[in-house]
Amino acid sequence: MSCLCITGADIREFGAKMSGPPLVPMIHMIEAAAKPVVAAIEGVALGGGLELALSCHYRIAHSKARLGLPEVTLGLLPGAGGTQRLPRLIGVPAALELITTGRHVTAAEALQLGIVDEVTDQNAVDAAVKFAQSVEGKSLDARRIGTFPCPRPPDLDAVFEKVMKEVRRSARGAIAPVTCVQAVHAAVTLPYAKGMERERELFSTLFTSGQARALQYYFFAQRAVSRWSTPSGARWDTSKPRPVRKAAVIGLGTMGRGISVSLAQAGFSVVAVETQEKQLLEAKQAVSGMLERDAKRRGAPLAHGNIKYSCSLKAAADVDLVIEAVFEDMALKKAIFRQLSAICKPGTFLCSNTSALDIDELASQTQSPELVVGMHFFAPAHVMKLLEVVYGPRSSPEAVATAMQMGKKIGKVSVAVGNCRGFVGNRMLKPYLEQAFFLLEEGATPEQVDQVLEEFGFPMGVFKVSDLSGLDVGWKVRKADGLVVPDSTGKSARIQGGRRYSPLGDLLCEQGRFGQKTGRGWYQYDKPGGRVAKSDPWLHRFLEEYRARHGLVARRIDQQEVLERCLYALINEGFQILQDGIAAGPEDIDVIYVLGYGWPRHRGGPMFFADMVGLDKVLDRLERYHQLHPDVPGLKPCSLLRKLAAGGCPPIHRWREVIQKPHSQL
Ligand SMILES: CCCCCCCCCCCCC[C@H](O)CC(=O)SCCNC(=O)CCNC(=O)[C@H](O)C(C)(C)COP(=O)(O)OP(=O)(O)OC[C@H]1O[C@@H](n2cnc3c(N)ncnc32)[C@H](O)[C@@H]1OP(=O)(O)O
Repeated sequence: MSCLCITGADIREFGAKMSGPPLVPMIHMIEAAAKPVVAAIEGVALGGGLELALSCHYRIAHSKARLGLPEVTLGLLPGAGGTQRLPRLIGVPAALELITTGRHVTAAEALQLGIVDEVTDQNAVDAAVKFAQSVEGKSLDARRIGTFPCPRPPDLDAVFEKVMKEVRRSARGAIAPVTCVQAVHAAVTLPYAKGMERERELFSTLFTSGQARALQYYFFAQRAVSRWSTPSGARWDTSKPRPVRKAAVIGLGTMGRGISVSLAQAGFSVVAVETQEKQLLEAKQAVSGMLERDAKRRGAPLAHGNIKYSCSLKAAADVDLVIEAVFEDMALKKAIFRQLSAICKPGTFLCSNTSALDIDELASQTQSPELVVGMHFFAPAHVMKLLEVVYGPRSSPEAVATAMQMGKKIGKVSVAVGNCRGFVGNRMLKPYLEQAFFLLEEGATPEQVDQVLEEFGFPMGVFKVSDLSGLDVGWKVRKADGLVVPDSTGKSARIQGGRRYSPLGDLLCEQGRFGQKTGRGWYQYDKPGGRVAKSDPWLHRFLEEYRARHGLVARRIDQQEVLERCLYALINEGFQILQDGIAAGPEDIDVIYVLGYGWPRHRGGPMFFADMVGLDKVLDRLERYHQLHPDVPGLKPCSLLRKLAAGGCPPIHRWREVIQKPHSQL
């Protein structure tokens, strides 16, 4: 008997010398053993752990155990017989689903699927001993999965064709899911030994791929961000969070509703405040609907009772933490922070869901600026996994720790970032969007730019995203910044403050084209609120007229230029953010971009991507583009990038040494 709680191969060992006995010969030995081997599974049996269990003759799982083959999420496939044994045990469709998604299953589901033979609430080892005694003397012939014929679906080709199509669509360029399908196909079409050879071959291809490196980097990055630190020396391991039981959400628009749902679902007592009675009623209905739908989907109890609704800020008097989620209007937010500071009990943390505004300016309205931090959620707030926790110069370590912990409790990945316009995510978005606009001026179309970005792996190109989130959002910000002004000839100015500026987005807004909500934006939709973007001849004519008006000659722009100008401008801002100390390390930026902005996970994140491309190459291309566009400061390589390149392009895990020691050359 063997007792298992194995998370699979030690990923840190990949690429280094691996210790311990090699797994594949070991599992063959176990399966061939003459004595019955029973696996007792407690905790988790994942990856190589489950593959080891599959080589045993019987499997007993504790009811709280979780099982799965998550290798695909690390850019791999189950490489110790998992792709050959699982379909033999539970059939091809179920095995394909588990292997291509990497989904973990509960012990109950594993029993239902036939992965385990028994589930117990008692000690799994004791149950397995008992089980072993009950099968004593029985033949093991029918228990060695490797000897089973693989069930062959009658419509084999159609099954695999359908799965492959679906997997390719959802993989968005990730190769591991597609390779997993190929490995399972080998289980059906080849004898076991040949199937194992094929599995090994495919595993080796993935193992040495850049995507596996990216996904494994990302796995650790997502865990590393919880070990936050700030330039003033506050740290995760020396800052104690304060307990929060009751929280208030101020403003019940789309974001406030999503935040309320997240808090209620996590068991917090919530006070939801919206000052207009009509909006409050609407919000109450909407939040109830969201909670009901979600409870139904998850088979979880309803969290209605946790939320109290009120029209008055005074209802927040006794809460431990407030999240303000009103319109993105500094004057309004300041007024609310002033009132909250007077209303709330001493020690209440005051947080803002602002996506770009100055946290310190808000803190300055309160009696206790050390209690103020940003909690920037991403829409839809009850779905998106990311939370930017923004510390201002006066935020206390305790306030940061409390917001970080709160994020974790509501199931978010919280990333601590410094206070600047747009924080990390939205600050990097600005040069990216700017390049997309400039490309249109120079001859590209929204379709072309979006196609390049979607082929890179983004779920949607920049113009489709802009239509989805509403062009008016950025327009309001640009107007507030004084950017939306005509030049001396009455045309929209293309230079603002000595820098190139594209008024294209403003001109569309002036035409009432706000994107999906108005049925027109960079694309056209069948009706206001329509979702399917269609190319719009009006937009193409508009671009031609615009270029003619401004004396711009359209040129052919290739895919490489589209990609490099959009992504390298964004990455360059990422280096500036690291240099400014707004993010503590590249992992913070990468997690924000993967979880908040659709950056393809199999490319690790923008900073990891820069590392993969080669910092010297990124620098070289930025220098070239900056020469061609000297009026675009976003293309001027940041000095940290120069320094890293001059220091021999150290690998990403060594960048912090350079960032933390300003004079280090490595
Ligand atoms: C040409 C070359 C050919 C090369 C041939 C090489 C031959 C190799 C032979 C093939 C054998 C293949 C074997 C197999 O098919 C491959 C695998 O098994 S890959 C691994 C699969 N397992 C996983 O993906 C599990 C990953 N882990 C998790 O999902 C979670 O960590 C968890 C187990 C569910 C626990 O979650 P939590 O409780 O929330 O805890 P954390 O996630 O915070 O983790 C705590 C801590 O542990 C670290 N950690 C977790 N799993 C691993 C791991 N598999 N390897 C290394 N480290 C792991 C995690 O990072 C945390 O540490 P921290 O980062 O915080 O320091």
